[in-house]
Amino acid sequence: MTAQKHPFKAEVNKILELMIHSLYSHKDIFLRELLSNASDAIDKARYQSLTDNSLLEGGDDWKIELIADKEAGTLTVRDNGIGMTRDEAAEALGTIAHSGTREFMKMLESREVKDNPELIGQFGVGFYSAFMVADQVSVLTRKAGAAADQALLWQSDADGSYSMDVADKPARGTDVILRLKDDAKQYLEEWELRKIVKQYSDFIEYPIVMNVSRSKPDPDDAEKTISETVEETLNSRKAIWLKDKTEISSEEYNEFYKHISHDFSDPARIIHYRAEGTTEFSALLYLPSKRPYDIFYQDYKIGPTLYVRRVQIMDHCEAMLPTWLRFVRGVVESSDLPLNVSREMLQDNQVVNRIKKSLTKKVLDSLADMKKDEPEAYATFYAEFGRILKEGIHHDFERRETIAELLLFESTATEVGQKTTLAEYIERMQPEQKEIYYITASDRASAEASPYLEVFRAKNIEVLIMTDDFDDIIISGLGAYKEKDFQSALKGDLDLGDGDKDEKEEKKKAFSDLLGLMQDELKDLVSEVRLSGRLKDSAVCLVAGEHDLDPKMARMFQAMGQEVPKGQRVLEVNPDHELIGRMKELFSQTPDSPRLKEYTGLLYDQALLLEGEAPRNPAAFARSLAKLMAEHSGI
Ligand SMILES: Nc1ncnc2c1ncn2[C@@H]1O[C@H](COP(=O)(O)OP(=O)(O)OP(=O)(O)O)[C@@H](O)[C@H]1O
Repeated sequence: MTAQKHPFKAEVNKILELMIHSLYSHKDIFLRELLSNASDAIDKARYQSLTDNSLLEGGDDWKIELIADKEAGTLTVRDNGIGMTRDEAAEALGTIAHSGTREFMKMLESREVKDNPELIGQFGVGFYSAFMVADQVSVLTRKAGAAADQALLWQSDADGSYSMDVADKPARGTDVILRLKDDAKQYLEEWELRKIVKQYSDFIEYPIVMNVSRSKPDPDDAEKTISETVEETLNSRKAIWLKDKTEISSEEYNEFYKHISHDFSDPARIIHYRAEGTTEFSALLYLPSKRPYDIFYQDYKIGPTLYVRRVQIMDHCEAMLPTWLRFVRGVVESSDLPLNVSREMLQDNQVVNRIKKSLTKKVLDSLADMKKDEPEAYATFYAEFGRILKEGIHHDFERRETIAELLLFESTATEVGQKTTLAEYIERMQPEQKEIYYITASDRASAEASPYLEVFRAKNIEVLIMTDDFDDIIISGLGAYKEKDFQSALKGDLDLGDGDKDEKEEKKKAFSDLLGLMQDELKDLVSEVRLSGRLKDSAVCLVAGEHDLDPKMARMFQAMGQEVPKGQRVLEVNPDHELIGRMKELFSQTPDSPRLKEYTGLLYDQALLLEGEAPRNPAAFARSLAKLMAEHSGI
């Protein structure tokens, strides 16, 4: 049978091009990627052979071989792992195996990637990095359990296509054969390979071996030496998470992080500990410094890699971390779990629950330390992951106070871009202030321009500015912090605990008839028209009921096509505004003046505008406004 040609998917061609041209200065990483794939393949074979011994075909001498053939100019990375079937190879080596392909393509076009090509690392493009150093890549692979003449030869010259053909391969596993480019011949040298393995792949669990020539004294002639070829293991193979902290340099920690996360940046924080007692395990966790592009995707993989007695059981054990800590990467090794543990078994497992509890606590402690000791680094971390961490308040009732301690917000008292904690806010509260005030908005500028903040500004009361889409749900769920209730500046009847009660009552009486008329006019649109305690410069605003959906959330649900109950809001009227005063006067002289109704409608539309919504009928609104302007222009 002749080899069949297949075109690469468009995104593969793009990535190849980018790889070859922009990641050039990082080309050593090709070896790390191939060794990491080889190690993953052995992990899989080893794990599957626990339940199906026949896969071993009599051999469990797990190893990865580097074969440098100077004459042929090729470097081969050989593993005796799980291998690939034809379909698997076509899928794995012909596409970008990622659900976020569209996102990925967008990112490829973006400036950020052009300036930082390392970013493409997080898309799992590992294998294609081989083309940085090779003008032809061949993959000879046989799936564990398949017959020796049912192997597959996959081959590509990076010319937009690859070929596949049936081949023979005596042993299970995969050979990745690189025909090195002229400027990559250094990868045939023992010292170069040794150096890269040491730097990037030292902790790989399986021996990475290479044949090296060594000279030794000639037994027949003491004056002479003879050369012999010996197989040497290049990596120390020590599982870094099992080592003592004092034996690990920060470079080693960081390299290992990059190995498991495919992130090119150093982590923001490292958590490494061994738990002893009822449940024994070792954990090495990392808090990344940059948010992966796909962290908000449904299929984002959560949880540390799980090892049981040095065998990798699964690369993401989601039962070990809550979803709101899904940014945490790392490894957990336990000897209290059985080797044949399945995902289902992990769901309600006591040992797993104890580990999860411990990991969660450690991460929260570490974040608290970071916030205290390195506030700037914490703020940077928070900008990337705060939104995710905050979900914990909603999901974890027990820990919500602890998580609340970690929240950061901008406020009307902070400089633009600077954030404050809830504890700091409380310290700055006015002596008579009882509640923590907050406003939700799409960004700080629109929060600051909001009429809802007028009275707070006038009274010098600080308001937290919340700009994440679900902040109102989170804060309503939290309810209070250090016994201080949260109060939205946008909702409910605001009582800032000041003003003369009698004076308020009097005003209420004085305006009650006008309010009655307005209420009548707007009866299908609002639940009430009342005097406002929050306005200073604006005439009116709309306010949600204490328990109603916050307007920002309501808009979000509407945008998602969901029904949002209407007519629940209250129109608040500023009795000190000149226009409202005039309307009151007009009412006392001509209570049935059509102007009053017309103005009420216009005021309602204005209130919608202030909230960021369109007036009910923009054309009619513009016409009325123009008419009024003409009447009062005095020209
Ligand atoms: N030596 C190998 N043995 C068996 N399968 C392999 C081997 N090398 C690659 N593969 C298959 O090819 C796929 C693609 O590999 P690639 O390095 O491009 O990405 P990945 O390893 O899936 O992602 P990441 O690099 O993010 O871990 C792998 O998921 C695996 O299924």
